[in-house]
Parts: sequence; C-alpha cells; structure tokens
Amino acid sequence: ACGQNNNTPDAGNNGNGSVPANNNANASGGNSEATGTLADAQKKGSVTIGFANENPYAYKDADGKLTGEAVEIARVILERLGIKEMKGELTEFTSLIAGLQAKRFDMITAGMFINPKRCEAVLFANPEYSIGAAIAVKQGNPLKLTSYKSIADNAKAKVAVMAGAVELDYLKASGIPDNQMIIVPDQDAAISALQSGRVDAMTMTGPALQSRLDSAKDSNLERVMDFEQPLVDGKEVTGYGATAFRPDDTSFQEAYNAELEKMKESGELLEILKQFGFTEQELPGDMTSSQLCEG
Ligand SMILES: CC1=N[C@H](C(=O)O)[C@@H](O)CN1
Repeated sequence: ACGQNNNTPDAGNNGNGSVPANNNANASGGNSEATGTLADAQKKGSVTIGFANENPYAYKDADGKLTGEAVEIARVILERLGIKEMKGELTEFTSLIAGLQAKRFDMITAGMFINPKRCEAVLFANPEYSIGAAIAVKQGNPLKLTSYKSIADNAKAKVAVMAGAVELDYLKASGIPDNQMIIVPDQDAAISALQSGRVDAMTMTGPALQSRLDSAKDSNLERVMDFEQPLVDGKEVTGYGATAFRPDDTSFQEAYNAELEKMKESGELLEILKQFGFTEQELPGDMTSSQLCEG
C-alpha cells in the first residue's frame, strides 16, 4: 500500500537510456517560464520521490507516514516551490538511480551520498548532512572487530552490507574478499543476518545502524563504539547525503539548492536534522555537490 501511483511506463524512452534534452531550461536570461520536471510538478501540485525505507533518512513510520530527514527537508523545500504533495515510491537502495532514470519517480530522497560515480548518472543537490560509517556485532564483540581492516584480517569474519551502498566499496577497498560479505537488499535484512548468526557484523551509516539497534532492542547485539572509520586512498571517508534529480533537471536542482541554502542559514535545516537524531556535528558546512562530484 505504498503510493504506487506513478507507475506508467516511460513512453518517451525507447530503451536507449536517453531522455529528451531540456533545452529551454536556461533560455534567454531571466523571465523564461520554468520547464521540465519542476514545472510539471508545480502544475500537478505533487511529485513522486524514490526512497529505500532506511530510517532515519527516508522511511514509513508506524502510522504509514512517509518521513525521515531527507523527506522532511524535501517536504519544506517542495512546499516553498509550490508543490504541496509528495508521493513515495519504495525501491531497493540499489535500484534508486535506475528508477529515477526510468522516470518511476522524479527525485531520489534517500540521503544518498554524493560521489563521482553517481554524479555521472544523476544531478545532486547540495548536501544536507555528513556522516561516517558504523558496525554492530554480537554482544561482547567475540571477534574483536573494530574496523573494516580487522574484518579483512580474520578470514572467518563475515559482514552484512546493503546492495548498492558505498560501504560495499569501502569494504572492498579495505581488502575484504567477496566470500566474507553478505549483500542484503535493505537494512532490516542486515540486522536479521546478524541476529541469526549468518554474519558476525553489519555495517551501515551510524544513524541507520543506531536506528536498527534501537528498534530491535536485542541485548545480544552491540554497536562497536571504538570503530575506526575506513580509509580510502589513505583518507578517512565521510559521506555527504543529498537529494538527486535527473541530469536534465537543472532548473529543479537550482531552485532546490536555493531553498536549501536558506534553510542552512536560518538554522531550519539543523532543526529538522535534530528530529532524526543528528547533531550540529553532522551539518554539511559549505560543502557542495560540485566539489564532491570531482572526488
Ligand atoms: C544514506 C545512505 N548512504 C549510503 C550510500 O549513499 O551509499 C549507504 O549507507 C546507504 N544509505
């Protein structure tokens, strides 16, 4: 029962993956009417977003309401752009980009991290927050796992990670072979794998991991508090999450960024983040999507 109301096949796309270019987006300086997805959404008063049911980024709460930090930030911005209604299209995290390209939805609102690979396929707004990775293990941490490297160093240790997540790349970069990784479709499946003993650890962003532990209330599991952040090319990695649009939707992205910037300056962004367990430390500062797309 999750808002499957925009499931029409993409008639304009004949399978070659190309979308008609939006040549009018920046036509003749200034007073041109908005075109493309933004204008369509403004006309309809609604937009469909893709999300992966990952608490606290974008998920349905106990009452079935679509919420999360990414969703609530988008809700405010969309309202200010004249779009009152947000419809959610639940999609596995690993299929979000394909779903956006296929026009099953018009934005990805899942707290997805900006990185150069993804920037080839989508147009990111500026980041909403920044965060690191975390792991959880069995109570007492029997294998003494405190980093991805420590998992790589123990051939018997297995770790659950969500398909399509950046953590999968970080695990590989830390030297963990495929046979030590169990790839799961979503974060609920990750904690199930840990509870059932199929894996010795699960990894995801700190807030997602904490939310899974909080809702499981399982005294047989614990978060590794002295976890060392993974290094990629010798650098500690930090994820910056943002809303994503199709590459043609530059006017949508620009309008979105302008509203986001105001929310950063007024403190409204932090207020929303706080409702989902984030603190001032997780504010994105003045980091931009262009910087992050360059790598
Ligand atoms: C919010 C989020 N960020 C990571 C990513 O973007 O791949 C993954 O951990 C999946 N979820």
